[in-house]
Amino acid sequence: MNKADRIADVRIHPIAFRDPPLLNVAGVHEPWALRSIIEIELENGLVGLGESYGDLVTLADLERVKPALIGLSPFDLNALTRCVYGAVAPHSDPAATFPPAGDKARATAVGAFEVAMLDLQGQILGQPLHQILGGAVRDRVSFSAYLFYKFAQHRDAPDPGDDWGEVLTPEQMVGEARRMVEQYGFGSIKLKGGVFEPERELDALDALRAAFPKHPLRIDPNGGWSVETTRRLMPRLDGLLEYCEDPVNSLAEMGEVARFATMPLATNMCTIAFGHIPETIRLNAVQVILSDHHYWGGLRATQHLAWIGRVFGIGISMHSNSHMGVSLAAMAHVAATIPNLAYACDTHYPWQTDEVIEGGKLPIEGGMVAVPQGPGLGVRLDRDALARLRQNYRDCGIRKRDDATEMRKYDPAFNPARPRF
Ligand SMILES: O=C([O-])[C@@H](O)[C@@H](O)[C@H](O)[C@@H](O)C(=O)[O-]
Ligand SMILES: [Mg+2]
Repeated sequence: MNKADRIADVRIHPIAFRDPPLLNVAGVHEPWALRSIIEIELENGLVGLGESYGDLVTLADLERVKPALIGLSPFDLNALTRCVYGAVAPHSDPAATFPPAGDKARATAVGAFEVAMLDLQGQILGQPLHQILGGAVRDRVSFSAYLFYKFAQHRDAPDPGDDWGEVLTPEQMVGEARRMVEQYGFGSIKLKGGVFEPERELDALDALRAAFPKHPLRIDPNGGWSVETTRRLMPRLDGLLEYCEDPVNSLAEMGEVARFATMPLATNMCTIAFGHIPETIRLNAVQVILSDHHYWGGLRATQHLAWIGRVFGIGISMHSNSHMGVSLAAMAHVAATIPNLAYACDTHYPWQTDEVIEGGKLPIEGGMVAVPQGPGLGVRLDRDALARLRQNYRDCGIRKRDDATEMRKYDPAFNPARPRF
């Protein structure tokens, strides 16, 4: 590999983009969601892209790794791992058994830079990223309609509001779902729960079932229910859900629920690192893991997770936070390569009105994203949009997501402690 193909510069851009007042167990989304856009530039001018979290801790970790990346080949992903292990939680051994406590900071940093390096590999070889990952088993990836309860507008003026309006009742939720399904063609539905008394949320699920008799349904209270509440709800949930996502808040409790649940249990909260897998298996606590390359350690780690799923008979789905098109492209590429991805992936994308990639938002049609076919990720940065979203970050004052504090603007007594119900 000649010098021209070595890493010459790494840029980490914190950005902020508008986010609607979506409700969850922790409170309500603030008016701005944070992310970071990562650029890795080679001596020859090629630029690879990544996207990660935008909180101060992640930004500091990524900045710490950055100097060590200069001079690396974008093909040397083991060197990337060494650099991350050297800079984030130093003294840890990249060959050691994954810690049972998890290793989110390191995995997040690897994931952020790995995508950009894989993007560069694809560009150098003139191949789409999914080919670099071993080839696609599908050319379109299914996503689910991700439904949220929501306020009509943010509490703080000036807020223009959004065009989804208030969604607090079963009827309003069916309206939100209809719009999602009509606009994007989604073939399955996920309801973000943990907001209201569970029976009220189950009324919404019943209304969704009546309106969409064939759509697989999920509910995700983000650990907002106790084991006993989940037991009480089980007869109503029976036959209604393709999976129940994080009804309770710990692996041990998921293990308890799994003993009486009549549907698979899924998680993006309890099993979130390779080091959590032995205990997950021991407790038989989870039947579906929601992968997420942002915190599992990148696209190859996501493939490894799916492989482990095949070993233990655990299903694989995909988790999402508020994100931009760089993440969606990466999710689509890796999802295209996973044979046992049997569920539609989550995405917050329909809730985002801003975009940072050229050409605006990637289309979702028939509930699916077509896997980009250009070299690498197949998406490029819109520099004007990037400048605008960077300016949003400077101006918005948010440095760490805090849904609970935002909620206290509406309900001063709000307490996000779990279980809430
Ligand atoms: O954006 C939200 O409110 C979600 O609740 C998000 O924070 C979760 O990480 C996620 O979507 C989930 O599936 O748990
Ligand atoms: Mg979840």
